Amino acid sequence: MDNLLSKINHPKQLRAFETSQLTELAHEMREFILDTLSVKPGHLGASLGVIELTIALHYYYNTPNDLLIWDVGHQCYPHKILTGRKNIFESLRQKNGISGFPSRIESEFDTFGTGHSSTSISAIVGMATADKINQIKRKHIAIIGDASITSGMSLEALNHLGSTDLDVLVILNDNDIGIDPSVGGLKKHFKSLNNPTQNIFTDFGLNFIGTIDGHNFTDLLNAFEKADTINGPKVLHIKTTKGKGYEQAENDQVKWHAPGLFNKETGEIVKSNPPKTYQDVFGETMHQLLAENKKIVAITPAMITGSNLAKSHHDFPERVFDVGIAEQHAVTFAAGLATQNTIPYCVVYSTFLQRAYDQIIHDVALQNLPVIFCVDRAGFVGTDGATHHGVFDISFLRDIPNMIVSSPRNEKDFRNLLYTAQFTTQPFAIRYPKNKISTTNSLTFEKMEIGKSEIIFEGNKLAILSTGLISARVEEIIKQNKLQDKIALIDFPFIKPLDQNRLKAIALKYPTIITYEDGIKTGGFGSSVSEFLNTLHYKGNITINGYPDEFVEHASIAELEELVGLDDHSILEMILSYI
Ligand SMILES: Cc1ncc(C[n+]2csc(CCOP(=O)(O)OP(=O)(O)O)c2C)c(N)n1
Ligand SMILES: CC(=O)[C@@H](O)[C@H](O)COP(=O)(O)O
Ligand SMILES: [Mg+2]
Repeated sequence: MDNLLSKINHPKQLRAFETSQLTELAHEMREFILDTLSVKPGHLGASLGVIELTIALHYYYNTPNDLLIWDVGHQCYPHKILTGRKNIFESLRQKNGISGFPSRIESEFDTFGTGHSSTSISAIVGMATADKINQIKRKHIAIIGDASITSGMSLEALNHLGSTDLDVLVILNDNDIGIDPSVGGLKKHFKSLNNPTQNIFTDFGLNFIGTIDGHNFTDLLNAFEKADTINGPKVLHIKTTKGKGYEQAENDQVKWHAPGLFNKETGEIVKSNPPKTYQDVFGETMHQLLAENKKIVAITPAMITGSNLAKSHHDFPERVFDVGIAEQHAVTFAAGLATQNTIPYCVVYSTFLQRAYDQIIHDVALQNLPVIFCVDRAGFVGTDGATHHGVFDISFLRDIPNMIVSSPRNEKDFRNLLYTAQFTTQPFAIRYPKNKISTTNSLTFEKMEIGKSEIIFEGNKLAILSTGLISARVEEIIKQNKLQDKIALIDFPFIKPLDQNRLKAIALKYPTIITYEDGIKTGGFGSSVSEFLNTLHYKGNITINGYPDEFVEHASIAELEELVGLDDHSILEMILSYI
């Protein structure tokens, strides 16, 4: 390969190029990303949209001495390619490969790990402040999208930044879309930034440059030069197109945010025939509940498509709200709704719910408000990796007074939990994974008894207690190996309240108890079982199985389960070792 891209293993080689060569380099980069992502799926649209910006940044600034932070980080592929990771780029998001997000352990060019949005401005303000204290002179740049900058954290950071004299450049990469179409009042304001006499950024006390074409090298390099002449913090507003340079991605930006496998030549996304997932059941059931009960509302912080709420949003626009990347607001908004005779279903990925922890405690649980939390992507999510795995929610939710915590093992229970939750008088969390669901073809709804476990098998040697999808898997393993006589399997759709009566009976009967959960095992379901057994002075063996007390990297969900001993084979081996 004798092209421009092949000559770059470090940005200093890029800096030796003529400016006139950058357009050709951008073209090669686009082809390279498309070639790779068509077979190694990842976040395509955002990365295609920042190719010119990334080249211009590394061309103009003296990275890694000058510090760049990519907000969310899903657009960092051109950055990785220019900073020494081109030759391992095809390992993107795979087991033992490079991460899909910036990662401090991966490269000195990745100055700050991201994955969750809207952290970049706070972090760059921190770095610039430290440099001031340490008397280090260099440039500090945060690149943030139009959806991410509207989040509370970004606005808090801009407010702080505006009161400083720090040499920070915030680049607002405005492509007028998040994963789904952008929402909210600022969207309109960003359009009027074209003619900036006074705007939100100058109101914050920041200098403003823009608006410029973020695909035009001359404009970008001139803007960086201009930024250098301005002392103190500044914002540069650039307009870009998500999916730039690949027609299909430009035309359907939602689908091409992260399209999966595709045929680069024809632009066709590879269609598989996937089994029914928890997300399918959630989308259908939520739609049915919204149709049946006019008091029900659904809220998502910027994940309409991912949460499978698009049809509900379309059909019930007055009761399905996309509030933007605003998890904290989503939860307290739901709390407000719950005080006034509506029934809010607050639909948030487990990993992003972490950001709203105080709101769950202070605004919902403390006032015992009946907010229903639909906690999607609970458990390993696979190739997004450590930033996105939903591993903590059992531990952090079951700690909270008044909170019901549930996790369905199959379609019937999932539908019934979603149905039952509308009658709750207290906060009610339903956690479910990014995974196929054990189908039951149940069409009717039945109210579930809160806190009741279900005996699946009544074998006599040992008892397995488990919750969520993993119960269905253990059920299959037991059936396939004809172990029903030896093993008792009890499913706990409710992690809290725990079925204590059942636990008392199990403690009396079984000398060995094993628990399974798809969450971190410290403080989770198994811990809660163990805490209760302790109060009974249980003298038998108890083994808790779940995720280890460490951050787990990216790989497929199946590979990760194997890594932590939760694949079918390891589960079977563990069971057999006890009988
Ligand atoms: C706290 C948090 N909430 C939600 C997400 C999911 N998410 C990832 S990218 C994205 C949209 C980002 O839009 P924008 O900032 O405009 O960047 P673009 O994709 O357009 O480049 C969302 C909602 C996230 N990563 N972090
Ligand atoms: C970058 C980001 O946070 C999202 O794009 C996330 O990767 C979505 O995950 P799903 O693909 O599971 O919806
Ligand atoms: Mg955007």
